[in-house]
Amino acid sequence: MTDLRTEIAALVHDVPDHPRPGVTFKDITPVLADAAAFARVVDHMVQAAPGPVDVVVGMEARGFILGAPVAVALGAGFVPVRKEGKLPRATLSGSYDLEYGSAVLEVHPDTVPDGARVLVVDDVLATGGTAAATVELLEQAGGQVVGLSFLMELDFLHGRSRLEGRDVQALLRY
Ligand SMILES: O=P(O)(O)OC[C@H]1O[C@H](OP(=O)(O)OP(=O)(O)O)[C@H](O)[C@@H]1O
Ligand SMILES: Nc1ncnc2[nH]cnc12
Repeated sequence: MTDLRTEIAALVHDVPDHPRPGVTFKDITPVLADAAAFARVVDHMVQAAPGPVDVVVGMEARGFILGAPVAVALGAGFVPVRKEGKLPRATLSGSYDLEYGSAVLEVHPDTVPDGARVLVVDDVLATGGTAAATVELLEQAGGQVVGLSFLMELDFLHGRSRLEGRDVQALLRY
């Protein structure tokens, strides 16, 4: 595990003042571009899953990249939570704030079976705005959120405090 953390952390690039002055952006594209590193991150999330999972939810856009392979490996379905206006049929929607802005997230509620055990997957837990809004949407849609799994957590933004009582896992913490 320590080896995995060291290997992945070495591939995450810090980009100062992106997308706004004062924000240090954690760029995961070098992790994704490295076949072995990408596979190990997905495998780690699969191994860390909290029991059986019916549906993996990923948030647009980076949550799709990690969530879809985790879903396939777990034998679960994949449900995209998308930014406003992208989903073509009836949606549930919720607005939220994040480290560098605010936005609206949407889901097709009929893609979440009643009582489904849902694992939420994303690359970064920062302020927790995206994750908290996603949990709310999924529960409104009838799902049971059994855990949230992130590639990294930015501790200084206290996102975990917005997910009190949840099973929250992060491979890397800053
Ligand atoms: O904890 P928070 O403060 O909500 O921030 C975390 C979110 O921010 C990023 O997404 P972003 O909205 O930048 O979208 P992207 O994946 O399309 O780049 C990241 O992928 C998380 O979803
Ligand atoms: N600092 C950051 N780097 C990458 N993704 C983010 N999402 C929210 N804050 C972020």
